[in-house]
Amino acid sequence: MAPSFDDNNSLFNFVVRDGNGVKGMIDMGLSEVPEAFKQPPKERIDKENATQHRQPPIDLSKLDGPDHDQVVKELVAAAENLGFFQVVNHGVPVELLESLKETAHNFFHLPPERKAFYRPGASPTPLVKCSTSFNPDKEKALEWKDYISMQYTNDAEALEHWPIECRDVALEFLRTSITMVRKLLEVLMGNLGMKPDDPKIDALIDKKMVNMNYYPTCPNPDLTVGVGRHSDMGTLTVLLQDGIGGLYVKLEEDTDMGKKGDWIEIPPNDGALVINVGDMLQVLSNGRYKSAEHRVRTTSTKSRVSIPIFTIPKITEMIAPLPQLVEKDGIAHYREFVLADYMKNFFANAHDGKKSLDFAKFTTSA
Ligand SMILES: O=C(O)CCC(=O)C(=O)O
Ligand SMILES: [Fe+2]
Repeated sequence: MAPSFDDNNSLFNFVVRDGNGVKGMIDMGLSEVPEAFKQPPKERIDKENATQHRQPPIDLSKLDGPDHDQVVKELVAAAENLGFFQVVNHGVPVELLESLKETAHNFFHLPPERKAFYRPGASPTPLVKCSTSFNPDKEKALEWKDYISMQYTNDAEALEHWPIECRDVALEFLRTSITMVRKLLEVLMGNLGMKPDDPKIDALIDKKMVNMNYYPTCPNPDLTVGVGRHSDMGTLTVLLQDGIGGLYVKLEEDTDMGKKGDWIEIPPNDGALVINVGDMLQVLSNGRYKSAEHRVRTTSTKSRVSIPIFTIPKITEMIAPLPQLVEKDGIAHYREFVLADYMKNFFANAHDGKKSLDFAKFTTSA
């Protein structure tokens, strides 16, 4: 029986619990966004007044040539200022990027039962989860997004457990991207005083996850968000976005300096990858590198896909600002914590901008 989309409970069960997702709901025919997806006015995205990020992509091949120092400067400046940048000549084959986007579309066009096979609580493996929105049980308004998340432990387990429909391209994307992430971290951590062969750099990207996000077309894009305001919790994120656009990053707010914290769009750039700093890198760098707040809009005309790779330290790792930075700065801006505790807090709450970082702050006693 078709679910009644007027009844919030049966809608929630159909979309979230039964694993039909937003795509399943749209495929039932829908001319208006259900209440459960309507964002409060302050969370809606003003597309008309958004400006675009004009910085050209950084050419990573130049890291190996005479312009090395200049490229290092650009990477460090991007991580310190916006926390988001784009890269080209990154070592991930451009044809692979095309197959990834196609694979993501194909995956979300599979019959609903195939995706529901991996729904939370039913998936045959803890490595794979296919779901919708970020934290449906905690959100005031659901996000207009379905996704699959594939955790990486090793090649053999990925080959055994990741869905056959997207396993090979996702693994190849991970393999080629990680080489680039390692290089980026050598630059960024090198700037903080770490040696390129320091095993601590590998420990920062011990845990890896490939996601595929699918944002179906939306009858009222002005009322919804694809992803709400958040920062990524890990070290660095590599993001492949398609040509649709709609990824917005918040400029840092500084009321003393008269900076308003406007949102700018990261424009799609053929062949480029988007890189962003996560919460862990902000903590380790004692606040030098910025884990930027970002969000995604929906559109009424075309569905959008994006494919992020999240890199995260080992979950047993103690995370704290690097001692040499604390000494230099005369203050630690964050406390020490175990990553597993940070993650638990991050995934237990709805997206709420950079609130996740409060977990790492010292609590001030009255
Ligand atoms: O779809 C995008 O462009 C960004 C997605 C995102 O921010 C995330 O998955 O954390
Ligand atoms: Fe994100």
